[in-house]
Amino acid sequence: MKTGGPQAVPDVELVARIPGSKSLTNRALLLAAAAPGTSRVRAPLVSDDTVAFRTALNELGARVEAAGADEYWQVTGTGRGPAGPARVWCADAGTAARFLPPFAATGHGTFVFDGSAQLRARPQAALADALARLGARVRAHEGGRLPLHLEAAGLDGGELTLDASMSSQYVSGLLMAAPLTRQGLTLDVRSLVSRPYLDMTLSLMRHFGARFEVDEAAGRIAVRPGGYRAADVLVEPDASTASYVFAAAAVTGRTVTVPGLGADSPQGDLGFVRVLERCGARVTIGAQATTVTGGGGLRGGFDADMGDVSDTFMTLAAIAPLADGPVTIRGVGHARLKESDRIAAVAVNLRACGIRVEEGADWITVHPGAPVPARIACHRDHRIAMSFAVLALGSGVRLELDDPGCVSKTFPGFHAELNRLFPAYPIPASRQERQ
Ligand SMILES: O=C(O)C1=C[C@@H](OP(=O)(O)O)[C@@H](O)[C@H](O)C1
Ligand SMILES: C=C(OP(=O)(O)O)C(=O)O
Repeated sequence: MKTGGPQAVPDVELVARIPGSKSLTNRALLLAAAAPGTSRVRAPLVSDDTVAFRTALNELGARVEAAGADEYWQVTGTGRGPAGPARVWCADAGTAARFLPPFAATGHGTFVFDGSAQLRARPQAALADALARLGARVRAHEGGRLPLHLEAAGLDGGELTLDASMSSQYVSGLLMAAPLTRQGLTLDVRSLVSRPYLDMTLSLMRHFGARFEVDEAAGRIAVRPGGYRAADVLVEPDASTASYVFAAAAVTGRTVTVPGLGADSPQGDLGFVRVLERCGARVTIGAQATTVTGGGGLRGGFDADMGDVSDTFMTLAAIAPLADGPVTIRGVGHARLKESDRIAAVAVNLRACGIRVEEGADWITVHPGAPVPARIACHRDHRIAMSFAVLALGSGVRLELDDPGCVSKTFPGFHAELNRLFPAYPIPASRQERQ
């Protein structure tokens, strides 16, 4: 892609159309499937990850039907764990691989969970062990990896200590299954990463009628048995996805507003805008919308711990060469275990652009520099593609994504929307982008 680079333009506010949150959509779908009766998930994200999740729930006995042009998805839940046998395809979705097996374990029968080669490579030993300790018969590859075979006869529940240093999704999956256990489940959570996602889980569980107590100091969550009740959920725009248009505002000196993402958002990744503030952008988080205004260049020369907002660290790292000093991002070791080894993927691609980068187990430092044209290896990672698209826009340099279509994991229309907001960004020639 070749872009026109930053231009002197009047500061007309750009209003971005950001699709719904993946994390809210897939949690709401699961809880609705576990509740008896009819729930509605309004304004759901329609992308590879949520369509895979919806299809998987249909396999597991819930009925999920789209209404209109996906204005809402209607879910008819069963009020209990699923009945096997069932084979469940999780595609590339970590949320499916980590949320659905605990739910299935509260049901009866045999279940096989599998996914793409990319998902098969992702670890989930702590989750597989937890299910086995709770009494399910589990057979998985080393590290709890897919394919995972489960023989379920309901779960009694009880007490469990869980290592959440690799992913918070194990905790979320077990918590969402907990009200369906016979005695309830108390989790002692150790070394938790991505904390805001746990809060999102608890807030949605409460919305669907679950009862639990949280002992913050002890890291203990006690969930009572009793199941869920049906509820409606309005899904707000995805804050991780919004990071790309906010970063685009910062590098072009424009103003971008995302309606529907406000101060009450349960999405931790909205915190990314606070990092942009450190780069010199002006940020307003209102009740109903968030606005970022760039201008005066990007400031660097700081360290940021992005452990809680790790899906957005690549957004910052990719634009960091345009800053006036080095930027160090810390606390993101778990980002090596996602769709790609994201620290390595960012480092290799920035070096291909001629940028100096240092990295360690859980950190990366990016030095200022003028990027040169390069081919970006996306590793089928939607966030690598979207992050480097913003660098291309901000630098005006030709960066060719090797797989522009991989954005469909969470935002099938990404390139078109970035082009609509910033016509200097050319839509990559691709047979792969699915609108
Ligand atoms: O629970 C969730 O919806 C998610 C949790 C995070 O994963 P980890 O807990 O593995 O960091 C995040 O990266 C992912 O995109 C979505
Ligand atoms: C890590 C991600 O996805 P997941 O773990 O849900 O597959 C992501 O969307 O950045």
